[in-house]
Amino acid sequence: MSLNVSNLRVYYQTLKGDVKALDGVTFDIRDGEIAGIVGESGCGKSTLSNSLITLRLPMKFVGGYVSLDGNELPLQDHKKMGGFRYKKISIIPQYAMNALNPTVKLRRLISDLLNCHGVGYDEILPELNRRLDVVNLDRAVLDMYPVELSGGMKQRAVMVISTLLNPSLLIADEITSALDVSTQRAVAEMIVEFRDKILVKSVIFVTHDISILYQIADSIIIMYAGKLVERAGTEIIINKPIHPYTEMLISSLPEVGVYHNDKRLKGIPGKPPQLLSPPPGCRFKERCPQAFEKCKEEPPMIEIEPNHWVACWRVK
Ligand SMILES: Nc1ncnc2c1ncn2[C@@H]1O[C@H](COP(=O)(O)OP(=O)(O)OP(=O)(O)O)[C@@H](O)[C@H]1O
Repeated sequence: MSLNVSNLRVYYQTLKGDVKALDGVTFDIRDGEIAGIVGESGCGKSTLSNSLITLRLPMKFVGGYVSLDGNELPLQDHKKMGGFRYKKISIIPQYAMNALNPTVKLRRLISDLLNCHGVGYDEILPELNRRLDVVNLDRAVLDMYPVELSGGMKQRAVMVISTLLNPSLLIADEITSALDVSTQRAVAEMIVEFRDKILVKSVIFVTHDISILYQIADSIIIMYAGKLVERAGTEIIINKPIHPYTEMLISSLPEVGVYHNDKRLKGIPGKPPQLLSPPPGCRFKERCPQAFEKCKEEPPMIEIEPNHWVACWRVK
């Protein structure tokens, strides 16, 4: 098992109180698995990604246990996490394209980064060149400033840089949302290629876009208001979802070849609860057409068939 996350709780400290952005999240990711994480804006996807890399104020570790390749991750200790960051867990952040210092050529930028981790640039250069080839970037980009690259080129450059030391876990946080459709597809396919070539062992792919996950993910985790509501293999989530929220999320996707006149897209009425003071019980109950009395209590996450987990009282 590559990653094991158990009952992870991470809140944001604010003047109004704690925002319960991750409130008891449990899941595993196997070696070689690409796991997609989906959910509406504000459900805690970025909080989850960031807490596995850099958990700093106003974030607060409230509880839980996380291990990678059998070693506990000291999430609360920024300094100790330095031993894992980049080498063992690497992130392509949401705004990766703006993350590159525009005034420094890529070669210098990469060499400085490697130096920080005690790795010589010359030693890694042959591999760096090979990986630029994998993502179809001309080696000449090393002598260019980030401003000289297009959005898609920058994204691919960040992908190469973040995975140079073969991290065990790569977190890709909304990396395709700012790209046009064909570049999105190319970037997503490169993630699969990196996994297939074992340049990274496993991947967490955070997105709003389930259709991309259908192409690349082995499994999908559905988040709602700081909690997981369902997780299973991609086919199951897309074709046989069980949780009412997952069902509504999937049925709100447009189908290829269906005209809007024939079938109106439904969407999910209502809004998720405020995470400053989330309601007790199931957090989806106010919007759930199937809610009943029992939903005032918090539903446990149960495994209804191998590797298919659902948190809903309707599930027997
Ligand atoms: N710095 C912060 N201070 C207080 N609350 C925050 C902070 N950052 C995020 N939050 C809150 O934590 C919750 C989870 O936010 P998060 O960014 O993880 O959601 P997300 O699912 O990644 O959203 P998006 O898809 O819009 O990026 C939200 O309610 C958000 O308002």
